[in-house]
Amino acid sequence: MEPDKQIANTLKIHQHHQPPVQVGGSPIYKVERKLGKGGFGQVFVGRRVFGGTVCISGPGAMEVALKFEHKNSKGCSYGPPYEWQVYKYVCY
Ligand SMILES: Nc1ncnc2c1ncn2[C@@H]1O[C@H](COP(=O)(O)OP(=O)(O)OP(=O)(O)O)[C@@H](O)[C@H]1O
Repeated sequence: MEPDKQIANTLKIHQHHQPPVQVGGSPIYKVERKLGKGGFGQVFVGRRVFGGTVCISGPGAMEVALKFEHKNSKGCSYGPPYEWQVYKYVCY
């Protein structure tokens, strides 16, 4: 099965049991509705479980876009993506 389909199926099956996600020291996010699909993976709304500020963009945002990439995707050739750390520095 294509990695994208695997991710979509896994998330559908576990829609109500999807554990919160956290990447590389990021805040913890609950996975909500699907926003779209890109070259590397699928994008979902992520809502902060703790803290965050309404109407703020960047690391303090309550709502973010979460991109799920399959571990075998091109973007993961050198280990897990570290976009969170990149955005964290770019946004300050
Ligand atoms: N912040 C966001 N808000 C709303 N929708 C988003 C957001 N980020 C992504 N999306 C949706 O998810 C889709 C895929 O986004 P993504 O960034 O993966 O696209 P991409 O340019 O193909 O990137 P890549 O090739 O790096 O995977 C977008 O076309 C859009 O519909």
